[in-house]
Amino acid sequence: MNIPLINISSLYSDNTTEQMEVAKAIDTACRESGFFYIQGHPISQARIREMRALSEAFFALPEAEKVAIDITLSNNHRGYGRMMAEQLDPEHPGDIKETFDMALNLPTDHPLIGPDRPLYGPNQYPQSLTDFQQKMERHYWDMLELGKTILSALAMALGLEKRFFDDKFAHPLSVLRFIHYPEVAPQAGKQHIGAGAHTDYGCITILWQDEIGGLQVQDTRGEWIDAPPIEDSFVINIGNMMARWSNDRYKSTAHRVFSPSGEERYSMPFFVEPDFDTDVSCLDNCCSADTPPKYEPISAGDWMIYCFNNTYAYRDEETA
Ligand SMILES: O=C(O)CCC(=O)C(=O)O
Ligand SMILES: [Fe+2]
Repeated sequence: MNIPLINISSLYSDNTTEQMEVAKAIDTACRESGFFYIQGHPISQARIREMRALSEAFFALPEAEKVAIDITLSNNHRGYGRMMAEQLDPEHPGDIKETFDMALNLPTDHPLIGPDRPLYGPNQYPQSLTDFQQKMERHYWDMLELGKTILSALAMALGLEKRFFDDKFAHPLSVLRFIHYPEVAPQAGKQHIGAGAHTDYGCITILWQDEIGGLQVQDTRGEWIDAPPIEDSFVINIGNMMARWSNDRYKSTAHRVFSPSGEERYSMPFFVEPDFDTDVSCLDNCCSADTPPKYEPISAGDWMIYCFNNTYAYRDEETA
């Protein structure tokens, strides 16, 4: 399986022929492996260095400060996720990683917040890091713009209006996440699973990973293929919502983080997820009488809640 590297700079030009070429390359990658790398994006290396330093500073905080903003204290699934809090692969114990999640920061009295839309609400931020909120939120909006640009290429490839997905991001559920995989001494015969095998839940994921490596993608024969870090690039992959929208034209491919060396590693995914009430049902040009929709319509928010409930013990009513 090939994970292509695609230069997306033409998506920022006015040349529609060149835009279409990029859209076709992305379309092929999404149909074949569901994974590709991008270069030629507008996120600077200086910004990435800044965000990496912020992530390292966050995870280096005293445990007490991190657990003061534990995700289990949030009504809307934001904040610090302790080691083993998430279990992405039900066949394996909890993931050996700690996380920090932030998203659209709505005040508690915002009209969108309520029992029907439990993923909206305020973020939880650490108190002692100067400019943390401002840096996170600036990066959040820049990553969202990048996500919408990639979605515009998918829209073109699917024969939709170029900006088809844009109006689905007025109050996005998109999440910016820091991940820290601590150093783990390799043990003979034991698999060190940083992130268990899973598919992502949203439209697409835009992943920055540091130089250590360990991300693996499952090919159609079930073999695990390395997706090594490539300087100044992001790894993009299709999530479940886009697979549902496209009736599996685009593949939401299983992946995991498996680090044989057990070295410490940092990564930073941005999960591109639309507004809570977005209807995710098969797109007209992805189904026909011969190929009927494979999935029931569902709202983006209900789908996310279903996914989180399956992977976080604190959300699971039976075990909580
Ligand atoms: O850390 C990584 O490289 C991948 C993480 C991942 O797949 C996820 O958070 O969904
Ligand atoms: Fe993932």
